[in-house]
Amino acid sequence: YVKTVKLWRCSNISAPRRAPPALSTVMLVGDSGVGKTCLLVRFKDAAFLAGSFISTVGIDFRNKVLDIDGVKVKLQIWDTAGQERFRSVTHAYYRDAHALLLLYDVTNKSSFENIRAWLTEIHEYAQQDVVLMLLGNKADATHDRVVKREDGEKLAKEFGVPFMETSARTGLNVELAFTAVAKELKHRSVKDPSEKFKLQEYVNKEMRSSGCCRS
Ligand SMILES: Nc1nc2c(ncn2[C@@H]2O[C@H](COP(=O)(O)OP(=O)(O)OP(=O)(O)O)[C@@H](O)[C@H]2O)c(=O)[nH]1
Repeated sequence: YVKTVKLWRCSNISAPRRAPPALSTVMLVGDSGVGKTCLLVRFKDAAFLAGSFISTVGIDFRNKVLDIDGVKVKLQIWDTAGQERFRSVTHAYYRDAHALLLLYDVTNKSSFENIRAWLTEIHEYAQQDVVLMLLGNKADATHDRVVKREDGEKLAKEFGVPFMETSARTGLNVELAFTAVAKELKHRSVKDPSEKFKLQEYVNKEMRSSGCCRS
């Protein structure tokens, strides 16, 4: 009931179901309150869920079709509940995810510290070749920030995971995060080995060209 209320604030969403093979599945994971639902709503509807915070219950999803270099890539994005009590539900979905966006909140230290535990969980439950990206969300909240961008970069480097900061409030890098993942998934499906794609290089290049976030 609570989950339904949360997502009905933006649009009408039916019960989640497993994606047919034609879809690429992207799962949003991370502690409760880091902004997973807001990131999804920003990406899908270019809107921001302001106001009181309602936790997701279980799992929900939305579809979006992206045009990647002239090819249609269908994404089914799963919004998971960050609360510990729903962890077993999330575990059941990992193995069907083609990509994972792992979020922490730059204004919440423990959400950042918990990233190591999330990575352990991902290692245990997700496919070995899952596309993974670490996102430091709420980058707009400069006054409340407690996790530096460099700390996020350092952690991501330690685990060999692409990284960027995002803001569901302003839309910073939200489109880029999903597009980068879709590009990686599309390139993986191309049989030609000369078509190499480096996710972090692509993200850095795109951020540089938009004048965002990196020197
Ligand atoms: N300033 C700021 N606030 C944000 C941002 N993203 C989300 N929030 C706020 O953070 C709170 C939690 O956002 P949600 O998207 O519901 O968090 P969640 O990760 O889906 O939480 P669970 O459903 O419990 O797992 C809400 O009050 C949002 O308004 C952001 O980019 N910037």
